[in-house]
Amino acid sequence: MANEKIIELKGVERHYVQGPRKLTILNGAEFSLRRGEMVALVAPSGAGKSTLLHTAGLLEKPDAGDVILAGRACGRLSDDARTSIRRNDIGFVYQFHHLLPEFSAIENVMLPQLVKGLAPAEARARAGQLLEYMQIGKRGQHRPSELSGGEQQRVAIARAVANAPLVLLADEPTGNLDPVTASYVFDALFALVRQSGLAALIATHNHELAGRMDRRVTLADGKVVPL
Ligand SMILES: Nc1ncnc2c1ncn2[C@@H]1O[C@H](COP(=O)(O)OP(=O)(O)OP(=O)(O)O)[C@@H](O)[C@H]1O
Repeated sequence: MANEKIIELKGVERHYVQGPRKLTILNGAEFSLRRGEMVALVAPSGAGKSTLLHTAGLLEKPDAGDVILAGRACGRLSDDARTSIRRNDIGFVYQFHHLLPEFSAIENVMLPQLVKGLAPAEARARAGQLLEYMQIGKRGQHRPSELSGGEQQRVAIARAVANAPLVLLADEPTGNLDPVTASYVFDALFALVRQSGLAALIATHNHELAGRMDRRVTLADGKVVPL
């Protein structure tokens, strides 16, 4: 279904306790993302972008409310259940690549597939295709330390979609790159998302990149609102 809601946040609350103070970061946040939709999350530092992405990505549990993934309530499940869903259905890209330094680029993209139980030959073939798609097919045998910042992020993006997740969540994926490199990496990310029909929520401070997505949202008083 083209219009299917892939991910929904319903009444999500997140609070942090800092000494005697209780910080409310998400306060009844409502949000939904449909199949094939690419949405930018643009908000000032400290507004709660990472908190929202981590909660949507089942890395953190909401204090109230729930996260619905393809119709299934997942936010309040046990840590083990959320980890297993995350592994198969959610792709995450961070500002810093978090690639495993002792493995080559192609091995980094194979790993999530091997953990899922794919045969090594299949995992290698898919990883090779994804690296080609990200325009770094020739760099597959290199370790992360032998790649440029832009190349490292391309590998991290390929790894995030290696298991064909339902949704891609990205936290400032090009925030660590110079503007020109950021734009090229984003072109590749954009093409990959469009080609695969993935739903994507991407936090960025870059208004030009945000302007290329289907819609933009921000955080105000702990709620997700259109920008
Ligand atoms: N584990 C935690 N314990 C206490 N406070 C936290 C914790 N995690 C985040 N915060 C606070 O919650 C607020 C929102 O943090 P968050 O990282 O979600 O913001 P952000 O919009 O992603 O910021 P940035 O753009 O700087 O990454 C901040 O004030 C932060 O200090």
